[in-house]
Amino acid sequence: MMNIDVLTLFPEMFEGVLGSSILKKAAEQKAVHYNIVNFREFADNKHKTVDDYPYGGGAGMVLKPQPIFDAVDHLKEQANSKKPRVILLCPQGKPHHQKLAEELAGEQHLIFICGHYEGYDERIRQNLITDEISIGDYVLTGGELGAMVIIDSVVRLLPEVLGNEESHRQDSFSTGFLEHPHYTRPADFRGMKVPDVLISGNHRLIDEWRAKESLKRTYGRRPDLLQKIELTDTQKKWLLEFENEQK
Ligand SMILES: C[S@@+](CC[C@H](N)C(=O)[O-])C[C@H]1O[C@@H](n2cnc3c(N)ncnc32)[C@H](O)[C@@H]1O
Repeated sequence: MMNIDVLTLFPEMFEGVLGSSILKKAAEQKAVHYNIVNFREFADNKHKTVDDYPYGGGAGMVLKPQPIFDAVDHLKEQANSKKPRVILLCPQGKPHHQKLAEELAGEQHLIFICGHYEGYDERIRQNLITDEISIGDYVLTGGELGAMVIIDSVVRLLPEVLGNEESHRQDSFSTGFLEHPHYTRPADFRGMKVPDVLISGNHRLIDEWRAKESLKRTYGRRPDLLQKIELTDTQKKWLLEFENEQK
């Protein structure tokens, strides 16, 4: 079972997300155990203060190292885990992506540290963590939403969680391409028809249609992804077709 600890000043933010849908089911199935910890409990001063003014002056408050170091030490001891991934949520971190989610899904113990205010004492970044992850090039008020995004992307990949493994092997990014379009019943909705091939029953043609549409989507929306993929001759031929269609 994977252990996920989250250090936050706002534990209540996690109730809805971890208590719903697939993330809730994953915990019920004991694929994962969530432990949401308010690191204010670890502050060793009378007023349980976790932040202080920045040395050198300037706006905003900085999270002190002591409560966060002590909380991480406690969680490592409690889980008896020597090498957890200790993840700092930070807009300056490496961007989150599907390959990283797959890598994290192979770990036994993840500890997320959610910042707030102006940021963290730099010694946390230098001496406590294994990863610094950003969920995008924008600044949020705190790391909680980022932690939830990463947890969701990881937990859904745990082998016990998604019964139908095929479904996430074909997800956008897992294959390197964006996923093909989906349709469900009815075959004709307000005159908008489902492509004939999908109701043909011919699985070879359906697979080919999906592969081509997946490439077309990627070419149209995220051509940058194609730079990273070795295309087959058929895919190269399709790409030329798309390019010619645009002329
Ligand atoms: C207001 S932000 C601090 C931003 C910091 N002053 C900077 O410019 O890098 C407060 C906290 O929110 C979280 N956060 C903000 N944006 C984020 C992002 N894009 N990805 C992950 N975490 C983020 C981090 O935990 C951060 O410490």
